[in-house]
Amino acid sequence: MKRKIPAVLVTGFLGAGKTTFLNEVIREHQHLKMALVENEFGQQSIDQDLIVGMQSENVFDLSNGCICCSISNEFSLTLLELASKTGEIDFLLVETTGIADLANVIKPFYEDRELKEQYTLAGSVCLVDAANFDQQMSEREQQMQVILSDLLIINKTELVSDEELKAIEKKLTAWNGTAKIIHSSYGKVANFRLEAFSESVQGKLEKKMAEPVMFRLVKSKKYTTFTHEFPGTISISRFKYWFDYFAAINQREIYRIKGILFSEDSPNKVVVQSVGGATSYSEGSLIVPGETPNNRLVFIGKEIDFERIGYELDRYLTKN
Ligand SMILES: Nc1nc2c(ncn2[C@@H]2O[C@H](COP(=O)(O)OP(=O)(O)OP(=O)(O)O)[C@@H](O)[C@H]2O)c(=O)[nH]1
Repeated sequence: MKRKIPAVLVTGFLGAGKTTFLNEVIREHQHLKMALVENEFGQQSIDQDLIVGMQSENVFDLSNGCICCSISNEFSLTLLELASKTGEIDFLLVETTGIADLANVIKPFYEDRELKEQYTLAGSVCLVDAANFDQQMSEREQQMQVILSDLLIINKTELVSDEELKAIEKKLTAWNGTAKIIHSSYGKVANFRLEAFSESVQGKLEKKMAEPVMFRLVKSKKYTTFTHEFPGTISISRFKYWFDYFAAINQREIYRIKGILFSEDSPNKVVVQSVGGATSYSEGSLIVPGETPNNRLVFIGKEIDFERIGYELDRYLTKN
């Protein structure tokens, strides 16, 4: 069977250091055959000229629209064409615009049948500008990029004090409690390995999900985070029957769902994710003998009807 090409989405605040980070990644991964899709909406793309150390035929500049909306078809077609050149790439990097709706960039990887056959979404990275944090975090696009990403890189750390850095990290954790958070200056991240990206962010997610829930319901002015737990092993097909439909019809209110499930039929936990109503299931770590099965789902959204979630889950998962 053909190996799927792992894809990493690189997003982040305007000027936060996405291109600088990508250059570092490319320099540190010369042993991999990589392709890069650049999306510079509404401007003459200059980022392509700023990318160094990569063969130009593997850099794709989609600058006549936004890959999250107006040229999403062109984006998918470019990826499919790339994948058809068997053996030419080991890894795909996608740099989105600072104002991209990340949900719409993630969704094709979960939903598009052809894309799913060729690619596996390893995860999303969000570059956060430490020097302009509060100002940029007031923008909805940035908030969503933080909520939807798996790895948050606080860049430009040399421009802020340790106290400011701690405060930024605390605020980011409040926005996205399951993402991995690391620091960098000029995009340099120690020991960042693309090959281990998926395992590393998934490991972090599982670890965070296993921690005791301090607050089941956290409400801020704009968003609500709600954690639902239920014990025992479950039928994943039965769960999917409920969850895929639930996520799709509630996509306006619920932006992100992440969960760890204990399946009746698998020795591994199941990691479930939903973004903008599209869902994905992947294999998690092995269930340790003696581990108590405790399924957990974290919902992030606007107006979450948490009583209904508990009620529906009970109803769908009850076998009798
Ligand atoms: N002081 C400081 N400047 C940085 C750092 N990282 C990047 N820069 C500078 O910030 C500017 C923007 O960096 P880019 O890498 O182009 O940022 P970007 O996110 O790709 O920018 P857009 O694509 O325009 O949104 C450049 O002048 C970089 O040299 C950092 O860690 N510290």
